Amino acid sequence: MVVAAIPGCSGASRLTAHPWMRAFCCSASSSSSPFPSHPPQASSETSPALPAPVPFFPKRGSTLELVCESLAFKGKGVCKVSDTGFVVMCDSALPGERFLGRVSRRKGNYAEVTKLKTITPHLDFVEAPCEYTSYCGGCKTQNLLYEAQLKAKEQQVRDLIIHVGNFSSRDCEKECTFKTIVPCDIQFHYRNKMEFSFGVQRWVPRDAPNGNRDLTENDYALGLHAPGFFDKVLHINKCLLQSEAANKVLAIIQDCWWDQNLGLSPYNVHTHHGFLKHLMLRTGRDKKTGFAEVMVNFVTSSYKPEMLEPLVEKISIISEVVSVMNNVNSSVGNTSVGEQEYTLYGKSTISEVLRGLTFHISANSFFQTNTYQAEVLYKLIEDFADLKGDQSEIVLDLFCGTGTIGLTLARRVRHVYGYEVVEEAISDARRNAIINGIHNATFVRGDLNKIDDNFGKDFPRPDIVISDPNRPGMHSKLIKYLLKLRASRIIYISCNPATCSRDLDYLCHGLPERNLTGCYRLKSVQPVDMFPHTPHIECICALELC
Ligand SMILES: C[S@@+](CC[C@H](N)C(=O)[O-])C[C@H]1O[C@@H](n2cnc3c(N)ncnc32)[C@H](O)[C@@H]1O
Repeated sequence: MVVAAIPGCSGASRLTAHPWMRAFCCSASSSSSPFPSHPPQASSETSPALPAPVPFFPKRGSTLELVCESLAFKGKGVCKVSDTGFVVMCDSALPGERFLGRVSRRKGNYAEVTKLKTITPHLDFVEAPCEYTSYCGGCKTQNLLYEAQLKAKEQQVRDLIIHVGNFSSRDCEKECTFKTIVPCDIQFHYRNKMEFSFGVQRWVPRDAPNGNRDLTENDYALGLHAPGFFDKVLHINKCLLQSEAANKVLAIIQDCWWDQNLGLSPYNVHTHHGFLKHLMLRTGRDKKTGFAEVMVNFVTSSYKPEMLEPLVEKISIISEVVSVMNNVNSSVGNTSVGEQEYTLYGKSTISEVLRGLTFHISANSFFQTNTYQAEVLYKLIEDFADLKGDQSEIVLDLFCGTGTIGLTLARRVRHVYGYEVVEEAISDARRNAIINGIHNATFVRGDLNKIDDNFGKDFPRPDIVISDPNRPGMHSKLIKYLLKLRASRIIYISCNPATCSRDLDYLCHGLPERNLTGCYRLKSVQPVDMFPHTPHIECICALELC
């Protein structure tokens, strides 16, 4: 469960204080556990008047008629078996939908079902414009009206803050604490980075229109991984989440890469033979012209630039393509970060403009994937930081990536200190500071999961801490450091409201069994939709020293 993700800190006892969550906590040991939006069954602790739940567990393989009640964290539909209240979770079931589902897996005190057939569609049904939406795991909620998607996400954050963060629902009802989710005005073509994989055989879902066709040897695939499978690739010709320019590049590559005359072979994840592993497309913007700039990054198992030449020739004709990179990853792992990186055409970075600053982005550095909404997010972060603006304050930017947040604040503060584990991101951050004429920012490479008592001795005491960890959230060592530091404000930005809620709990309420005393008050929680049609939720939380 969520708590297991924080090494050295056990909050399980606190989680299980919520009886309805016990079912989910006791068996689940990874952060992939679902998190229902509503208590699955009544308990004597919360509702003494209700009868005890009927012991029930559906058999694996049995078919149930179900109605989806809500969307859980990570986008799974939560349903209850009638008469028993037993909870089942179903991928791609949406609130209000009545459907037949087959029990596929038992997971602790709940079960997972696979949807067989919709009997009546869900509330707020809309036609999905993408032809792959039923099979590709990326956009799980394209069929749901955007306003309903927002409502579900807002509810999930609220539930996590209450049940994992242990904040009272009264706190969350106060407008000043829990703010309405900020929608994303652009709901398609918003992603500036997509990573596709090459595969030796196309994955064709059984219920797809051509699902029963015979596969031939030449059924090479380039597309997205089938949900839950590292070795199955859904062949796609375009993705409605990426830019039009990136779709142009994808179409050209799809047209020819499989041609036997080129001699290119997809990498086989089982035999570890083959050349082409991934295709990463990144879209930025030229500051002067405002035109799109596309970086094409081929991830291959070895360095053979002559093999890629015909593809490079074809794509470099597209005016938006300004960079073609080759990351060579000879390991058996599936990652797109290479041990070596080569520039095959044009420059090695693309640029993007955010809050009036120019950022150079290399193939492997982190950059917010929705530039349009990052503009909104960063403006909100600045508002929440509530800077004096007189250049007197010190900002500590934890998990700074390429330095974007710190640099957008730098002009109004005395100094920004950024910490980040990826060396390339730190180089990018330093270069970004120079490009933008910012001289009061220092970026340091360091693993924030491994800090010791010396952390904090190299920079003055910060007034404001910005923390933007990736999905696992903050390590207990970092939380301990923050509780000792007692900066007046912490702005916690998170792409995982579950781990974020856990960390907020520690920062505000402490953890007595570990001798941690909380010293912050949760001032506001602001969910922001950065990724329409997907289950991902971003949150900005403002904490104030008590
Ligand atoms: C969600 S990103 C935030 C990046 C940046 N704040 C931004 O808005 O672009 C999280 C960053 O944390 C970095 N990171 C992950 N684990 C880390 C660790 N243990 N120590 C330091 N940085 C880490 C990642 O490399 C990534 O750049």
